[in-house]
Amino acid sequence: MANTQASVLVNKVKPHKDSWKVHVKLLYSWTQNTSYGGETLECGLADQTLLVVNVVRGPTSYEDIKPFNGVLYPEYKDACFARWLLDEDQEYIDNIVRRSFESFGSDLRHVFVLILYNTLSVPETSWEITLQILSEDIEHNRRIYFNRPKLLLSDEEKMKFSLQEIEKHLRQNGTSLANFTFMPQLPPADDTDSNFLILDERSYDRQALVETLDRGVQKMTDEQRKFFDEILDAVNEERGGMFLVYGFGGTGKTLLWKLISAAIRSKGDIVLNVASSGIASLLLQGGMNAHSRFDIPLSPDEFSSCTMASGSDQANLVKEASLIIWDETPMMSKHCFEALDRSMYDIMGKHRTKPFGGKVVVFGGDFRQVLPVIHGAGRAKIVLAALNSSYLWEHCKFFKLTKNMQLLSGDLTPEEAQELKEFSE
Ligand SMILES: Nc1ncnc2c1ncn2[C@@H]1O[C@H](COP(=O)(O)OP(=O)(O)OP(=O)(O)O)[C@@H](O)[C@H]1O
Repeated sequence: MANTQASVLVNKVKPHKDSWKVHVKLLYSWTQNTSYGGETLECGLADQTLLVVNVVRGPTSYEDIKPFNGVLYPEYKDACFARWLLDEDQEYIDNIVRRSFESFGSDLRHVFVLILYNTLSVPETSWEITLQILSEDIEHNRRIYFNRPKLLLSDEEKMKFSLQEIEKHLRQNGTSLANFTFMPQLPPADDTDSNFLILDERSYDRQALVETLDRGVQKMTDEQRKFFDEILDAVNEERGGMFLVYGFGGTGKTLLWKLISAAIRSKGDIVLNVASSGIASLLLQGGMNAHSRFDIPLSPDEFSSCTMASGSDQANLVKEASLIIWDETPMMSKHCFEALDRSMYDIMGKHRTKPFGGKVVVFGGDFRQVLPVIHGAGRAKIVLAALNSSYLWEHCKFFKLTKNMQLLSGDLTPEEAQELKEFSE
């Protein structure tokens, strides 16, 4: 019976040749510490089967190796470490940790590559344990390389760039990570890695954003919360869509932009905050004038497109963005939105049936404030130039904010509140 169970284990671990290293180590340790009829054992398949059974009694899968001394280890490799069956790897890990006090990350990665060749029993575990040390200088190096002193990298990005460095060392020695199949592999080459615009948009302090979000979500009104959830759902489900958040001054549109942006940016994704005027864009974190951000022509007509070229850094940034928030939209000519819509078809290369190439775009503003300014135009011409006269309008979903949060803040005297109420309504 025991032999049958053991052969199940051997069959399960056999598919990858490196798996044998673990099991050979199990054998080695067992034969060192325990006599087996006083004989030195050869590691033939039958013996391995027998010996694995003796180190961990009656195993039928990796799961059976995980419990040890009353602790259930998450990975069989952790259990092997706990049993001191992989103590050699621990020595190498300790060595890297010791060196980290006096060596740069680049030197440590070089050491890691040297021991990766033949010495490590379970390279991926040693990699996981030492990753933080091996990638310690990655952010600093990229800040210097890109001349971006405030660049922040996520843990995944640090890992990706560390793997790239490891790959460089390996290639210099005529091999590649692809030959170490148990190690994490390099993600496919990505031209966003060197796009400054994307790097900048991903460099927000995510912890600070999470705190902002936690505080803000608690104080949102029901209607703000409803719009917040709907817009984030559209982003998370990649449904695309065009929304208009409409509300007079003080109803909390800017707060809504801030919290939606925080929710998306705190996950390392990109939100492009733009406004129709440079002044209005100053209220938005990372805000820019829409003309500059999308290269919209200064006097667009019904045939215009944005001048950003498909494949450029700017176009790749727009493609990579999860959401576009465009504030103070009523004051802009509909041709500006239509120009972006046409360009997005080219940039996204899909969703010809959806506006903006399937990207989620949220507009905000108050149509009772300034409408497009057209020299010498009458009322009809101005109304015809506004967003609600565009072919895009039929795709638009409306959200109306009704509560003037500024009035409810309690910071105003009754006279100030009355004056503000009359002005905003
Ligand atoms: N849910 C809320 N709880 C408490 N204060 C809020 C809330 N929503 C908004 N506020 C506050 O109300 C004030 C006005 O909000 P905000 O600037 O976001 O409005 P707005 O619609 O963007 O106005 P405007 O169109 O004039 O720019 C701000 O001080 C904001 O912090």
